[in-house]
Amino acid sequence: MTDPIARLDAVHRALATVIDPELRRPIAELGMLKDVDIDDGGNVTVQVLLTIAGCPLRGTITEDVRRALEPVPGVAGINVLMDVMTPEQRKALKEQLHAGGRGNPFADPASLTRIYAVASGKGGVGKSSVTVNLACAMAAKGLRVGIIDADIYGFSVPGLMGITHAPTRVDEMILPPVAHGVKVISIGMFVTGNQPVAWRGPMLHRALEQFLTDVYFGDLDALFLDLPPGTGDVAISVSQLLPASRLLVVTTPQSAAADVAERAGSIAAQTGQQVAGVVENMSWLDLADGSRLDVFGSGGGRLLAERLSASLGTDIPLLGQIPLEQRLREGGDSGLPIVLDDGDAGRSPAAAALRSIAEGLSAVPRGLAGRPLGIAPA
Ligand SMILES: Nc1ncnc2c1ncn2[C@@H]1O[C@H](COP(=O)(O)OP(=O)(O)OP(=O)(O)O)[C@@H](O)[C@H]1O
Repeated sequence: MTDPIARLDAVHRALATVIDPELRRPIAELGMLKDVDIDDGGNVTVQVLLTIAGCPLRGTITEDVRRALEPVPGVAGINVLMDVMTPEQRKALKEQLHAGGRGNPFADPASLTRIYAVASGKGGVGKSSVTVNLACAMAAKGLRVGIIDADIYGFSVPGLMGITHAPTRVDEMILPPVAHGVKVISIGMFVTGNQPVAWRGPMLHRALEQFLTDVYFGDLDALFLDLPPGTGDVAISVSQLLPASRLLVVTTPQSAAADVAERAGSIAAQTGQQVAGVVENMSWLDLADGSRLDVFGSGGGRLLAERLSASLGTDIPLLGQIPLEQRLREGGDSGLPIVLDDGDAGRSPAAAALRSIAEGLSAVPRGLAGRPLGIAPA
């Protein structure tokens, strides 16, 4: 390609495909391209404006710009330079991102984001593992997904997602780290080391409120909240701050576990939330001879769904049963959820069960179904 204008045009078109890894929008739209130049020899110089000087993702952006430009005909060399936005440029960016004004965008009755608050009666039943796998399965299908790790005392989502870097702060706006296509924020990202968090109810409420107002999630198709086990303050805060959220109750097949989980699910009767359904985890162990071992008994998920249906007066489905699988635990330990890598020819029954639950939740229309419309007949 010899026409310099056509060549520069091709370069701009290629750069228009580069997405900011945190904001998930094209860097060109975000005002992050300061200057683009190409000399007679085909050497391109791109100046990128970072939101803040210490942006942890400068390497990723440089790589993405290079990858976009390499295939452009006539480009012989690529030079990516980094600069930092001025306070005015940052202000313009924040205004662009908060086009709808600041505040909790998910409480807006017009918000179309499906919000799932993942609850359990007791700890250790796999609530966080279920949350990250459902979120990743949806993101892998192309949906825009976020997770808020509201399990303040036992935050584990960053580890399960393999996130090690802190969120970027652009003044008071927090950009959540993105892993496997999912935006994630957790209280664990704001404490140093592995310190325990000993907060009281009002502080938890404030932390959650801050996550909802200050964290830039953008427009999401689905938002998952990993709640602490039990029926504590956070569950009540979630119902107040996110009235459209629906509970997903995770239990094991043990009837004693289902008893405890019923209390977590019945909180919906007091808060007016809907229950999206029950997920039974650790349902059985597949043995080498093809038989199943009911390690934790059987029937707890179905029992819980029936009891919640009776107490809430509406049909609460059992959305799926996830078997015990070593690979699921290993995926959590390595930060690569099993739905994204279920090994040999994709034969993991646990991954298949999780994908099928995610599929069911994705099929619920993203919209106003089931919500009060706030209108009265004339
Ligand atoms: N189906 C499964 N097969 C094998 N291991 C599992 C399964 N589900 C969860 N685990 C493992 O069980 C442990 C507890 O899971 P997880 O942290 O997801 O539970 P939790 O209910 O969120 O716990 P807490 O409430 O304490 O945060 C983890 O080590 C996880 O890898």
